[in-house]
Amino acid sequence: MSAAREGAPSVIRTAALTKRFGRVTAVDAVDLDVREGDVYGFLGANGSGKTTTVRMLLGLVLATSGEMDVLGEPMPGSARSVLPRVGAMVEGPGAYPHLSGRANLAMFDATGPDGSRRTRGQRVEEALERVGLASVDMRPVRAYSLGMRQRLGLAAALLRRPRLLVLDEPTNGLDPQGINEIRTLLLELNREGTTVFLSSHLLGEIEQMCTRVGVLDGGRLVLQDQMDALRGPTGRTEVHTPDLDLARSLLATAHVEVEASDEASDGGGRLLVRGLEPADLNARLVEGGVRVTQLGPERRRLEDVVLAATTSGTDRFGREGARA
Ligand SMILES: Nc1ncnc2c1ncn2[C@@H]1O[C@H](COP(=O)(O)OP(=O)(O)OP(=O)(O)O)[C@@H](O)[C@H]1O
Repeated sequence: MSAAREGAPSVIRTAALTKRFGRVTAVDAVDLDVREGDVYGFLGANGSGKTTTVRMLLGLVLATSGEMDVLGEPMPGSARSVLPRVGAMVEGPGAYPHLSGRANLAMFDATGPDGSRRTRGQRVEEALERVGLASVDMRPVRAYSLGMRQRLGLAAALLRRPRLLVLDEPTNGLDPQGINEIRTLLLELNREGTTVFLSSHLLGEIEQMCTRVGVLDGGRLVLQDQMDALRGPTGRTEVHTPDLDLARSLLATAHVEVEASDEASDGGGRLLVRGLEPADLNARLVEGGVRVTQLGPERRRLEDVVLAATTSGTDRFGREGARA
């Protein structure tokens, strides 16, 4: 495994973190390593132990054994100083249904340890603005769609400008537009310096957003690495072209291995070539009259890497396209 971001301070670190419920070991000797600046994707099929891990990190459930530091301090011992700097959304946002989103946030803010009353209105306003709820806020929360409730939960998590956001399945139940909005917002917050730890059972979601990945399988952390390392090059060059047959015949020599398909994302054909340097390959194709729309190193797919690491395979992971 390649190292986490060299030199970046640790934000979450666990050692042999374990949780048993009776005879069920929900989380089994997990060593998480999340560094400042990461968008860390905590991936696992339903029931693999993600929620239990997140709840332990936030001091909501006691570990059976093991150790953990959050923002450099031991948890749950330092919960009073750590939790005000962590924004969390776990198991669906809870809110008072008869109150507006603004009133809910103001109440939530008032329960926090160090939010001054004088600046509360401004904090609430900024958080609502951030998640795109400022204009609809006269409605009581019971009239909110699931997406709006999810965004309100995120607004609550943002109230104190946390250094770390811990989110359990933050896009669950959202439509594609809502999913996009949440993703864009999380990436924006990360660019501004917030470390993001999110759990998901969606491979595609993690692949699109995250810089680092941990994979949980039956309570065990079976994989943890930087996304770049996991999605390393395969050694083949990927070419997209509308002239698939011509390209194939040009490359039909003994030393070149070619796999062709007519399924390129841009509508043409796709070639995977081993045995020629990319520059030589490009020159040979262009000289032969082949139009090249894309050429670059083929990368491993996260799905294949996860499949190889988990006993359950990837069938139990959700795919976004398959959701309602
Ligand atoms: N309070 C509890 N009592 C007994 N067993 C529990 C409890 N909470 C979780 N479990 C068990 O621990 C295992 C892990 O559950 P957990 O909810 O952490 O998984 P998950 O990956 O978050 O799944 P999901 O995405 O479905 O919430 C499951 O077998 C679950 O049945």
